[in-house]
Amino acid sequence: MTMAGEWRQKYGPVVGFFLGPRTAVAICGPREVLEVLRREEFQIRPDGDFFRERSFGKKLGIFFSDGPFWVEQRRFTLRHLRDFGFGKKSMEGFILDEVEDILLHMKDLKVMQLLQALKQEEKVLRRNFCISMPTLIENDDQFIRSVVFSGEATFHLFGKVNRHNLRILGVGKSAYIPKWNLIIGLMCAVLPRGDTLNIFKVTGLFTVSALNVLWGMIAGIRYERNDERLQDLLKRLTEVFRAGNPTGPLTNIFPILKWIAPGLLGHTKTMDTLKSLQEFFRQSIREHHKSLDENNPRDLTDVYLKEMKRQYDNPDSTFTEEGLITICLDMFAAGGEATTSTLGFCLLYMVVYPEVQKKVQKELDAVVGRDRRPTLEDRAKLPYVEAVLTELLRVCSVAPTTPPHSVNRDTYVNGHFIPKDSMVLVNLYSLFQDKEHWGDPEVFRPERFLDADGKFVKDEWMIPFGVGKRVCVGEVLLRSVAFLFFTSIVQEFWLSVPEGDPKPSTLPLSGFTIAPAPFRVKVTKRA
Ligand code: HEM
Repeated sequence: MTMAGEWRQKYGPVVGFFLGPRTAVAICGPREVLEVLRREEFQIRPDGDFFRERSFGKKLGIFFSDGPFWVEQRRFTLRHLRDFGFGKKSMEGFILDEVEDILLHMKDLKVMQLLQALKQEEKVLRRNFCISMPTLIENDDQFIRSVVFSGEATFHLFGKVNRHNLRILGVGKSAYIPKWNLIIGLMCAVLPRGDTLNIFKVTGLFTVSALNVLWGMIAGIRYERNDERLQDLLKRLTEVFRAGNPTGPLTNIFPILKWIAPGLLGHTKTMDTLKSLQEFFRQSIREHHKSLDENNPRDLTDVYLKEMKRQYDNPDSTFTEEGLITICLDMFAAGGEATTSTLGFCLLYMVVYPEVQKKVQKELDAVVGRDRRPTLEDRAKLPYVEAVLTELLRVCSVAPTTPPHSVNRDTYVNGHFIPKDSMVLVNLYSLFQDKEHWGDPEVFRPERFLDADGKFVKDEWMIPFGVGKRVCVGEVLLRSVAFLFFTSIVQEFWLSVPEGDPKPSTLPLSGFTIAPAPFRVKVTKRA
């Protein structure tokens, strides 16, 4: 049982306590959660040292700002993201491009590694011998990639390999023969076409895909999967998420701690990561400045810069470069981590519950077939898929509590006094795990969202993205991304536990959001 669950049992649905000098209230009863999220006085965020420190000492961005500033920034961001495809049909195109990329990646992970090794080899050779290097041959028909080269000349080797006997052969190393000043080598990678396409660890697999969909609209950028700078930033951001908790770091409550024990509390590490991210966004904004054509804005960054210019003489303008950087930070952090965890959970549960995977495939085969990819239009005709995704959001509960809310006046909830400016922690998990409501909340059972005719039924307690004015900005995006990635992957592959591995645990990793613990999955081409 979670801490909030225990508190609820012991103290009731509204629990007051102190976080250092600050009054805090945990809302851990389902009805109270639904009420608080809709009440006007709870639509603000608490102030806190860390919440400001992450945005240049001010309350900027969307996540931790409030009042008229928040209303204007949230509205502007959503309106203009929509202009660039967010929530529209064209967003599906962005997502499907990423789906294709991930499907290729899932098949080819070993080859990707080989290609990287080849590139590395190429770099060394170029540096040492200044030679022109062979280009890699990618012949998907024959599923063979091989290159033979010698000095300046390059010979390409092709070979036909029996479809059923394809195996990864490895990378042949090159050799330098000083006597003839010649380099010879054979580099060869053959893709397997038999049963097992791949076995890999699912950690951060989807992060770049998730970001690419969003970043196309925000900054017109598509990142390469192996972009080293991005990978480093994401790794550090994940560490920040895993080490965090919904109230923010301890320094939020006791700012003095950041001077006394900054390293120990992870404050320095967190701030370093945030500063690197801010610098990353600043650079992208500078690039936009240089090429901005106000008549043809390309993305959210362009329209924001245009608005900054338009309001240049307005002393009350809420549009600043620091504000834009913080919006980028909010979207990057929320979009990347929550999406990648959700997709990771999708794979994990399919591996652990093969009978559910089979039913999903059966429905997909009947409605979509195997000759085309699923599209968002198919969604309404796939009630079992919808039930599985909804059940996944319930049991996995990526955001078990909302980011902290606050309250702008003294008020009462369920007869309990809540003083102005309290930190209000809203426990969504209490809705998803209520025994009375669900009967067997601990069981993964998609059928609970189907009626007797097999039709999908909505449940008003399923609010994984919150409700009310502060409802998640990314809900539509996440639902579309989860549907298209999940259905395309399960349509094409059979996912299972690799031989010899134990069944992976569904116990998640905690943090600011919840994530699946790393696990391995075997990807097999469906029969
Ligand atoms: C499974 C994925 C996700 C879940 C479960 C989730 C959940 C939530 C929840 C519970 C909130 C807080 C609501 C409140 O304070 O009452 C929230 C806020 C927010 N989410 Fe998400 N989210 C997800 C994905 C995303 C994505 C992909 C984006 C980026 C587009 C995003 C952007 C935001 C932003 C900017 C806010 C702050 C809204 C505000 O305070 O006005 N989220 N999300």
